Amino acid sequence: MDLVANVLLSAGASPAMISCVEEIPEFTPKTHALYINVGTLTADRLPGMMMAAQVANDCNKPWVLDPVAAGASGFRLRACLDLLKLRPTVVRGNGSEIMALFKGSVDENSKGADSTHESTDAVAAAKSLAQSSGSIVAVSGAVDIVTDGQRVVGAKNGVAMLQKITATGCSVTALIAAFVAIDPSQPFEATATALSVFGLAGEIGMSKANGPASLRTNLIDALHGLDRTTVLQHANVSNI
Ligand SMILES: Nc1ncnc2c1ncn2[C@@H]1O[C@H](COP(=O)(O)OP(=O)(O)O)[C@@H](O)[C@H]1O
Ligand SMILES: Cc1ncsc1CCOP(=O)(O)O
Ligand SMILES: [Mg+2]
Repeated sequence: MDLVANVLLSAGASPAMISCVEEIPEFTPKTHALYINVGTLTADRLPGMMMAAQVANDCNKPWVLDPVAAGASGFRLRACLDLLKLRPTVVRGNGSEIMALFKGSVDENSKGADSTHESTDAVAAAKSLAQSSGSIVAVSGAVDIVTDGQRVVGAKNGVAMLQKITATGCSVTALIAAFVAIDPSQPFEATATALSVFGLAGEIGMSKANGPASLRTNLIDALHGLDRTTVLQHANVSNI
């Protein structure tokens, strides 16, 4: 939660971490986008997640799902599939998470939140999931894949060391929510741009880092310092 909130703040967004059902119906309509992350899922928290997605749909707010470790257990997979039925605007996961959602089965080789698949292993799964769910589906990895079920683009910014920092995936999904909030009519483009911008911040942060801890700090500073010229010069998104 700390990194997610600070990534959003450094990018100019305003995060609010809310999980109790008593305030979700009142607060969700005040947001520009809802972000549901199942990382620390519990049976007590699931009703609030489902309610928030329903309220976002009812008041026509975009919402984004991060199906953290979707293939790790039956409970978690069912929760993610139930949330998927509420038609998120965007789903962003790593290769293993998107494969688990596509297959609809627990991954016996699951490493929890970490992926045992490359993003490129999940292109067909992502396209099919996008077609069946109506969501934009993004698969993170060395090349971030984004598809609406028809178009497929790759965002090629980023550094491998981002994988060594917990919540970088959660954070890029939050940034996707922030970018979709800016222009809900173009979620495909917003998703690809957010992934590219986050990866570019990782590249800039890495140039001054000595390891994952300093990259984590430099990443936040790099996002805060990014300007339009740098993004336009270094963003690397192309058709696949
Ligand atoms: N091998 C890699 N090279 C460059 N960037 C990467 C690589 N692997 C992951 N990333 C980037 O790290 C961030 C987190 O992605 P990932 O580790 O796949 O998500 P998760 O933490 O949900 O498993 C994303 O911005 C992604 O683009
Ligand atoms: C390790 C872990 N376990 C439950 S949530 C979480 C963080 C996962 O974050 P990310 O998917 O961004 O690596
Ligand atoms: Mg993740």
